[in-house]
Amino acid sequence: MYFAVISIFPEMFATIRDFGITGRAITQEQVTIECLNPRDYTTDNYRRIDERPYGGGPGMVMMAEPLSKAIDDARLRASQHGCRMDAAHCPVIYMSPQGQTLSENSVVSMADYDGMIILCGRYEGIDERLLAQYVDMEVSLGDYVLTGGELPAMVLMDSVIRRLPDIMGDDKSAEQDSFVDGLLDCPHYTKPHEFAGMAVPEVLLSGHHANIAEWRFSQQVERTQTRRPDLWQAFSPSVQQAKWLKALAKATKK
Ligand SMILES: CC(C)(C)c1cccc(C(=O)NCC2(NC(=O)c3cccc4nocc34)CCCC2)c1
Repeated sequence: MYFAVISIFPEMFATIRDFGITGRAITQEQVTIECLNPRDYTTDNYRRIDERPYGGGPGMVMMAEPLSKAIDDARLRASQHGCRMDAAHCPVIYMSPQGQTLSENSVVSMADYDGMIILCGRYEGIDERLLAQYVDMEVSLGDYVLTGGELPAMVLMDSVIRRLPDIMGDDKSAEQDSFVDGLLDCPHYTKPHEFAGMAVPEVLLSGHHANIAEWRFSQQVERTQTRRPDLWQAFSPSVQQAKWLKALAKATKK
């Protein structure tokens, strides 16, 4: 999958390029991440990419021209990487507080793209005419004020990359992810057997895989019901999970 990120701070993207599963996806050439700096597409001596806002007010606004040239170049590069250049296969995505909030469901569908061109805002934002001319979709990480769109862009890329086929390798944790079925995760334990006077729940040491799976599911249910009733409302159990839920309901009735 091909990612072009347009940002005035391209060095920030070393965070996903040089580490972990995302870094490995790049060395294994399953993913390409190219960072384009709008400053490289300016024509004036000051390499200006921002200006005072029309209508006055505080701060600066990112100018349309350098961004439009960077996006045109990104499109060319995406097509050279085999991307079909239309909104359904390689959208221009603006990370924006005005966007649709990112969810695992939207991440799953975005993993099917050939690629994506991701625009990161700074200052007060981007000239609206650039957005109108180029942006296919606006995506938001959530409702908090940030200094830029780069961290949201990295979260988007991280969440999409881990869902690409054969990225997670044989540990297949993508399938086992509780969140794939919309529940919070169960507690996890590893060595040593005792820590701070606390041992490990006996069932996890039993080697009884059916009991362990049921215990983990019961923990997911309990945590989701108490911490995220909204997720619990939306949860639809698999056949196996429905059986466990029945057994849990019976056990609590006693
Ligand atoms: C959400 C709410 C609190 C109501 C609000 C209202 C108005 C402005 C801002 C705000 O943060 N503006 C600053 C910028 N923010 C983001 O880029 C950004 C912020 C949050 C999630 C994101 N997901 O992607 C990009 C995101 C925009 C230009 C430079 C940074 C936030």
